[in-house]
Amino acid sequence: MTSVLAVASEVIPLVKTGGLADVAGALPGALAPHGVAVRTLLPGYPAVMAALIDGAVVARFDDLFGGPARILAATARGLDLLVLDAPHLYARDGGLYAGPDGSDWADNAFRFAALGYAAAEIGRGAASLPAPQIVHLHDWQAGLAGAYLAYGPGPRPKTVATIHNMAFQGWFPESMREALRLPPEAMAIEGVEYFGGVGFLKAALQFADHITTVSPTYACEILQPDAGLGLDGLLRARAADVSGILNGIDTNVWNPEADSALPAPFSAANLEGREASRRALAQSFGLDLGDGPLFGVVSRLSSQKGLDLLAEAAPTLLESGGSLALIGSGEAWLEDRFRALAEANPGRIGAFIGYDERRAHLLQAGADAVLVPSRFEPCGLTQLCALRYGAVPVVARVGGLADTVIDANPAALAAGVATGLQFPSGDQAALEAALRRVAALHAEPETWRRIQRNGMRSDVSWNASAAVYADLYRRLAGPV
Ligand SMILES: Nc1ncnc2c1ncn2[C@@H]1O[C@H](COP(=O)(O)OP(=O)(O)O[C@H]2O[C@H](CO)[C@@H](O)[C@H](O)[C@H]2O)[C@@H](O)[C@H]1O
Repeated sequence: MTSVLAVASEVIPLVKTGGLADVAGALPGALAPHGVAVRTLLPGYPAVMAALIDGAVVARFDDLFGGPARILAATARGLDLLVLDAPHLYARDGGLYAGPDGSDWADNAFRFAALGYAAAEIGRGAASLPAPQIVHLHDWQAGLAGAYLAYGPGPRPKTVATIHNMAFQGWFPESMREALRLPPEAMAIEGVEYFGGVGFLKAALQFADHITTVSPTYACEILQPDAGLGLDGLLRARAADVSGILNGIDTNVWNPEADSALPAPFSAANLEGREASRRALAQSFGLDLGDGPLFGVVSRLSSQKGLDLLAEAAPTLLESGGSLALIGSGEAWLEDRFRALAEANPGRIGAFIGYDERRAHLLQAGADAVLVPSRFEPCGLTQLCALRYGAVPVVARVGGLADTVIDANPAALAAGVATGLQFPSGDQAALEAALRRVAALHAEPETWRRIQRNGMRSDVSWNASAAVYADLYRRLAGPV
């Protein structure tokens, strides 16, 4: 068995704001059959503390950035957890990263430095647990662990850093360096220094033995300034240690043959059952079903996701006979935009502002096509759910979207391998052309069904990628 400590700031089914939680929650189970035992360290937010079944104290800190703390080894919802119980940092109402007013918690640097500090202590064997062979850091929130391991006493486990989204980097002013328990020499280009301050993601990428991101195409994109967002230089220097490993989805949770959120089961071999979901979806969004395609969107509403382009392209969607059901929440101006579109187009556009897991399942099962017009997308999970549920993904050709959907171009159609549609990202005219292509393909039932079936038969599970992570861990851990 290879032993891994995963460090993440959100993990399903306990706490989630986005795709990071899906991945951190699903990977341990997917890795187990590959001989990898994962324990996951996460902050003791109120929702996490409330879910703990048992809890043995494996480490105590008299003062962890402003108050006492302990690490509890526990199980919850089938996960093997290490929970950082630090009430002064986590026991509060509000979001994981922001307070009730929507602005970031003022002490986020300490909240996540503490997570990294605890990870480093466990990593070097200072807790009453066997030290893991590998410490796997997810995103900036875990990043400072790399620095604490590098500057602290040995022994040092091997480390992997995974980038789920380069847009969130965790930057804090240099004046915090000492309070963050980083030595003066850390403020150097080969340390944690980043644009004159302390960079948490920078620290992860600087010190990790290996860097992964969540698709091969995004792994290339982040070597360039547009997607690298300031860290591309470091990544280019470390390019030999950077790889892309695609995310998967939990195919037991996402299984159209046994999903209690759907009115009837269906499969690639029996697509007829899908019609009941299509009708139920239209009904719940107040949409009139015509002959045109029923488009769906399930997304955080942020500029990353390119949904402002979709709002602009709404007239084209409607002119080509389509209708739209959207589930999303996020930036207020985008929420308002889709609310207004729904009000102006009753029966044709419906918007549910918020998030509801069962509703998302019904949308994937009932939509003809699911739109993902992202400006950048490290991997993307919604298009994988769409493939599995026979909703044809219509995606921007970036990051993991480019790696997981086969565009219905003439060559792919002739070879019978198309699974969706792609279009150039960040371009409203290209999105509009894609909407028209969808309408044309949807009008050819046989071609459309072929695309749906191909998608449903593509492997979107964790199987292949879990094997790649397991090989990476074993290579880093070396012979036992
Ligand atoms: N309004 C809402 N509220 C709460 N949840 C919502 C929501 N709308 C959608 N979701 C859910 O959040 C997840 C979204 O995952 P994605 O991978 O598509 O994007 P995200 O940008 O969050 O993740 C980042 O990390 C993941 C994981 O590596 C990468 O796939 C991705 O490209 C990267 O941007 C899905 O489980 C989806 O159902």
